[in-house]
Amino acid sequence: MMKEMGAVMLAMRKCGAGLRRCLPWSRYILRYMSAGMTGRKIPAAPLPSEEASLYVHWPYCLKRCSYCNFNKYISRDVNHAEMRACLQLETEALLRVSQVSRITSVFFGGGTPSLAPPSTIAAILETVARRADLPVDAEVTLEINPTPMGLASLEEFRLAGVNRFSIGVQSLHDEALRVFGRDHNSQDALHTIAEAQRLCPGRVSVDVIFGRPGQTVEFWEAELNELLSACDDHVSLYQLTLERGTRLFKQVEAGQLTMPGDDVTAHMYESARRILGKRGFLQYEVSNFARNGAVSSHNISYWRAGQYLGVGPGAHGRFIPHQEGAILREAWTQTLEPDVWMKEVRCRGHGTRRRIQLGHLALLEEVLAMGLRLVEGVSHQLWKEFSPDADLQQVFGRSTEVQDLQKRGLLVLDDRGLRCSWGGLALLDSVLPPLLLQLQAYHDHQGASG
Ligand SMILES: C[S@@+](CC[C@H](N)C(=O)[O-])C[C@H]1O[C@@H](n2cnc3c(N)ncnc32)[C@H](O)[C@@H]1O
Ligand SMILES: C[S@@+](CC[C@H](N)C(=O)[O-])C[C@H]1O[C@@H](n2cnc3c(N)ncnc32)[C@H](O)[C@@H]1O
Ligand code: SF4
Repeated sequence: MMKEMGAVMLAMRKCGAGLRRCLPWSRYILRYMSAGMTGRKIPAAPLPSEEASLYVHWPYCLKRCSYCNFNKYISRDVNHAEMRACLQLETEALLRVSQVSRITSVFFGGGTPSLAPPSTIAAILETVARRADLPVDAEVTLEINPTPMGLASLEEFRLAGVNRFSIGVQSLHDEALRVFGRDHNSQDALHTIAEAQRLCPGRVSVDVIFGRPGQTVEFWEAELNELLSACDDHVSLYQLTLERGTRLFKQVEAGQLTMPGDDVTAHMYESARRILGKRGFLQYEVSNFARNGAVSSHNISYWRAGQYLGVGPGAHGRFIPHQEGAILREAWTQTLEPDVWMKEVRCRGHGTRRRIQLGHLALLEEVLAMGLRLVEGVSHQLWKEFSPDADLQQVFGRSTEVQDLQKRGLLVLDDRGLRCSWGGLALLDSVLPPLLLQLQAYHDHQGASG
């Protein structure tokens, strides 16, 4: 037990104390997944297993951005035919092993999936539609790097079946884009947004990074206002994370660049939330804002702990491998390196590098950690799906730490469920650890007395 608690605390410290609020979800869950995987193997609540979302990873980029440590490779001679065949084969294999019969959304991420030939995107979607039910109105997102080349292919991607574009704008300031090592400028970004909006009105998202070296609050506010005048109905705000091993990390270590302090980034986040609210964008998750109901159903399914299949190098998934007779959900991670991954797919249909069975506690930890990122939090109904025997009130209601968070106005536990307040969402990294500890304590106590 102590070992487990120690692991959770360590993972939380790795998440960064205080205000590490805008970590892209995948990193958050990866860090978080390093802990708490050792819960007792109590069968999980029966889950609707026939449905899942699908993530497809395109691992190649044209160049390396200075801040990025996602799974990406710079390669001039991508074997497109082989990549396409392997992505199709792995999609089929994961659909088979999970026995998922309906795909509710598809997300092509990367790397730079806008470098993939549109015919590859179409082929993967055809594979999905052949092997499962893919509703005609299912959200199909493609991440686009706003280069002139990305812009030129938008229409073909639309024809291939994409109906939502997520554009990596990152900044509208050319000097910042240069420091980031991006292969686009602010004009390219504005043109790409306009064209994407023409093709998918109301279904275009932009990613922006704040907390950059040298950025002031005033400067950030002006940049965000300019972006909001140009963008569509969805915005993702990510606080710059300094990743070990990146060029940016080395530049900061060498004193060539200085990151803004926590108080400054906290201020930037709060002012962004205020500005977005004034412009009609409702926050629905720590980093995500939408107007006119343009929330991303794919991302929401992650935060509501839905099942998902992860196809492609380094992709991860969460599903029950029913074909093997399993009854517990598993976390699958595909092999990172594309050439090795392709060989594995050719050999055995999928390139799965790691499989971890999620015990009851581990699953509930995910439900909590992901769900509290949403403004709606974890509803009673959602919790009950995963924890039919102990409701939110039983697990959290009597904890003095949880009561203290409520008194401080950071957390709400009421007839809707458990969620962060407006202030609590900005402090999620310090709100979550006591809740995870309470969940573990409750789980251990039930184990000891049961
Ligand atoms: C992995 S990228 C893939 C999308 C696409 N290649 C691009 O760069 O536009 C997805 C998003 O993660 C965010 N991101 C990547 N590295 C980050 C970092 N170190 N800190 C904060 N956000 C980061 C960026 O906003 C980026 O748009
Ligand atoms: C940071 S999010 C950006 C989403 C975007 N803001 C939107 O609203 O559509 C997307 C990135 O997360 C990562 N990602 C998402 N789902 C993943 C999965 N199942 N496996 C691996 N990486 C994933 C990919 O690197 C992808 O480029
Ligand atoms: S931020 Fe996007 S384009 Fe840049 S290296 Fe990472 S994945 Fe590639």
